[in-house]
Amino acid sequence: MTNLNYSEILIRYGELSTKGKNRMKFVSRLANNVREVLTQWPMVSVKSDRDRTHIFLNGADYNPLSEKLAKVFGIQSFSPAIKVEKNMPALEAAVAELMKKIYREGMTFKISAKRSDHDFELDSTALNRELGHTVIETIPYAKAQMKQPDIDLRVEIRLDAAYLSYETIKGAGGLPVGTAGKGMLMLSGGIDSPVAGYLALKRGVEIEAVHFASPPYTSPAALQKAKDLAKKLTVFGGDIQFIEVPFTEIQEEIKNNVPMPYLMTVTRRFMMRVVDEIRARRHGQIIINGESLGQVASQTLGSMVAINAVTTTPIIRPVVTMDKLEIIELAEKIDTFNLSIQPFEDCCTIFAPPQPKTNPKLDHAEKFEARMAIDELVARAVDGMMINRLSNDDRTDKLDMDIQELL
Ligand SMILES: Nc1ncnc2c1ncn2[C@@H]1O[C@H](COP(=O)(O)OP(=O)(O)OP(=O)(O)O)[C@@H](O)[C@H]1O
Repeated sequence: MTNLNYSEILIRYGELSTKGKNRMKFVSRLANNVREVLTQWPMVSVKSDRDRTHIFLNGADYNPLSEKLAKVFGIQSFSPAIKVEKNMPALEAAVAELMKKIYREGMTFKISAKRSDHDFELDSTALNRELGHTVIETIPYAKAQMKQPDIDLRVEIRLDAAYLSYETIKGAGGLPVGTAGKGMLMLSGGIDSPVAGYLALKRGVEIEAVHFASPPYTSPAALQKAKDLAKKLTVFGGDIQFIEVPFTEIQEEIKNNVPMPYLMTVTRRFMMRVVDEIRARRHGQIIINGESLGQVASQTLGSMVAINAVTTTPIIRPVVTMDKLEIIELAEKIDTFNLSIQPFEDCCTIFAPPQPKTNPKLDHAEKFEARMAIDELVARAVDGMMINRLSNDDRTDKLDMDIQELL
């Protein structure tokens, strides 16, 4: 990557350009997400209008910042630009300097000038001609080519200054996180649920990650792993609320009241009830989980029917038809795989019977559950939830650690 002194980045929107009158809502949500993803550079400022968003770097280092930006959903492409004084000598010098840095033998080029300041001394045609000459004077063997040149050097004359850019970097696509509403992601420590969360984020769903922990059967390390996984997802659209739910009491009750083959089904049904209640309290619209059809006993169609029966809330299962290998490929791409395969106990597996029912009967599950105070158990779990806002800013972690050390 060439090291250039970039002063701003121009962002082009993706699918949201088709969204009619909701457009400004989309635009401001994207700007907000970009700000949250870039908080480790406090000097950066973000400004949006209907057609473009500008990131002003104010001295921030472009390369690491652009790597983060490339992951944010809702961006079609972006281009870094160099700010230049608005006069011909300054522009010519900047074009010459830039071309010397980026030109490689055999490349073709084109100047694409645009003038929004109509008082500037040259119009865009004259600018194309003059700056084209500058390039040939600097690199005599450079060949101009109008169609698909190797270097398309864009020159924009705005009111405040002139801007040069030549790179277009592909964005992550998708929709800005939050523009499609809010869902509760059931996040275990496994491989599948972080991938499910990623796919929901891609379509613009803001997620809150709900994790069930059953101390002392599950360890603080297992909880931390789920938190770390949720944090990994903050790079796609900003901060995520992580909700830890105490699940020990419910699991012990289930263990005492439900025969082995139904432990898993009833456990899942309780999880679903609790998540649904949390969703209602926090104004979410849907539930998202990492179920994939036929992978394990809890994920046969029969099991899904029995588990799903506790709620009419839509349950989105983004990885439901994916093969394990396809899910793993995505997990590797989003950098959650290595964390997911760390061997920590999950609250479901520690109480899991060796042979759960693959085709549980709904009326059996309901009969066993009738032995328990369902509503009270659910209410206590929900009341005990702990909410933490996770940010992708590495410095926040550091602060947390410092505070831990002080305690
Ligand atoms: N401790 C937990 N907290 C929150 N959600 C959970 C928990 N355990 C399981 N889930 C949810 O239930 C789904 C199915 O879990 P299960 O353990 O059967 O499947 P899995 O294929 O191993 O999924 P994962 O790889 O996400 O753990 C998970 O994808 C997740 O959405």
